[in-house]
Amino acid sequence: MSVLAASPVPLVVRTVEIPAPDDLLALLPPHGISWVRRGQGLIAWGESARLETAGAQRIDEADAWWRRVTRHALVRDDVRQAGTGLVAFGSFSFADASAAGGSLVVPRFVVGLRDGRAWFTVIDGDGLTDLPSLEDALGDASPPAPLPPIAIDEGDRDAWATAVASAIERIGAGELDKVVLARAVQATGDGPVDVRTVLTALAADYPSCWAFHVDGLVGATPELLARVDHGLVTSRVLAGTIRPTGDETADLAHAAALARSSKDREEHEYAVTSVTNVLAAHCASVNVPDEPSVLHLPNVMHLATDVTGVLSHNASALELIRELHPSAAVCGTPTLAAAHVIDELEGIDRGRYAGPVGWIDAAGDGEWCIGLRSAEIDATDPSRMRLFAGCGIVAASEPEAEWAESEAKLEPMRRALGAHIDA
Ligand SMILES: C=C(O[C@@H]1C=C(C(=O)O)C=C[C@H]1O)C(=O)O
Repeated sequence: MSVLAASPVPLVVRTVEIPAPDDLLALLPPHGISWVRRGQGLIAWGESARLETAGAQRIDEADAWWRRVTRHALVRDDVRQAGTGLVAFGSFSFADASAAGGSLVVPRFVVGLRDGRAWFTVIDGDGLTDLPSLEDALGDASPPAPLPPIAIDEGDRDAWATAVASAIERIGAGELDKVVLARAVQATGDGPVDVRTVLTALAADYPSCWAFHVDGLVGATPELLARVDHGLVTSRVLAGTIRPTGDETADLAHAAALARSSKDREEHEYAVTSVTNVLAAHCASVNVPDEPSVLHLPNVMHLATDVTGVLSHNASALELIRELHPSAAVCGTPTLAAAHVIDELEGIDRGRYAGPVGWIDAAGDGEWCIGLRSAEIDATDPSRMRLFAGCGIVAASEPEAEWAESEAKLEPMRRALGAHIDA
């Protein structure tokens, strides 16, 4: 069942060009929305409209709602590129049955920066009479607060080993080929956690990832589910992981070994196939590189494939993610069997971890990632959050190695929360 917000009121939208800010993220007011990569992207705050949704149709409902909102909006846009004019930010639960559901939020104010060009958008539900200045819209927000001491659980190693061993057994029995198992750890601060402080750390440590905060889900994800930009679609598939040692020569040798590893290649191919099949149905042609590349991040190296295509009938970013989710990078192969094994073995509600998170504009362009390397902030207590990490399990997986991999994937959030990690 889904809960639709009151039917959308016509929104009045104005986008103007502004001087490029030195530091986009530094403008973010408390609790603001963030979508920042390599210093560029969108930040937003306030709320002009919202959809809350849940269930198997959650992304379809968001798509239908967004079409209604955009059809009725009055937009004056001086900049006219992806992310200007009317935009909404959203995040959706991984599982159809999760109580976390999903939401689309139309903010009141947006600042965007792309290729040196910056803009300010104001979205108003009550008719826009005067355009406020950016300074007035920002108000005098307090600077980001230092983090309180935060205790982070270690997690249950035995429970993990048992779950991974059962998954390997079921793969061996022919029930499925791959399943992604995840675990959650609880973080509890002595006081509220200022999400801006966390985002600043994530953006500094992981500049090539998307430092995001949408409706209480915060993280730095490397995985692009779909970017739609003027008829072009791009998806970056990641699957197959090892941990760097810090020794550059050794790491290059490890990266080469990762690219040759049959276990990692198998895991990767399942994920690439699941994304390519969906995009092929919407594109005249899809380009898939023959060989994956290796994406180097400070905490992990991943096999990566950028799948690209030219859309043949203008599918919107929401239409595409509805079909792309859940890809084999976060669920498994075959999808239904893997979802079933996840339900049985994981013992957690993933909430919006590993679900789609991103933004869409009125033209249907947008950028949606998979909500990885992330934490869900407790809606009733901002000093508490759950951190998540998962690993693709195939026949050749080993529970100990998968534990180490999940630890590496928890590292970005642990470090951003002030934990000191031994290399
Ligand atoms: C599930 C996660 O990551 C996914 C799983 C990967 C793997 O198993 O190798 C790699 C990248 C992601 O697609 C996570 O970070 O929690």
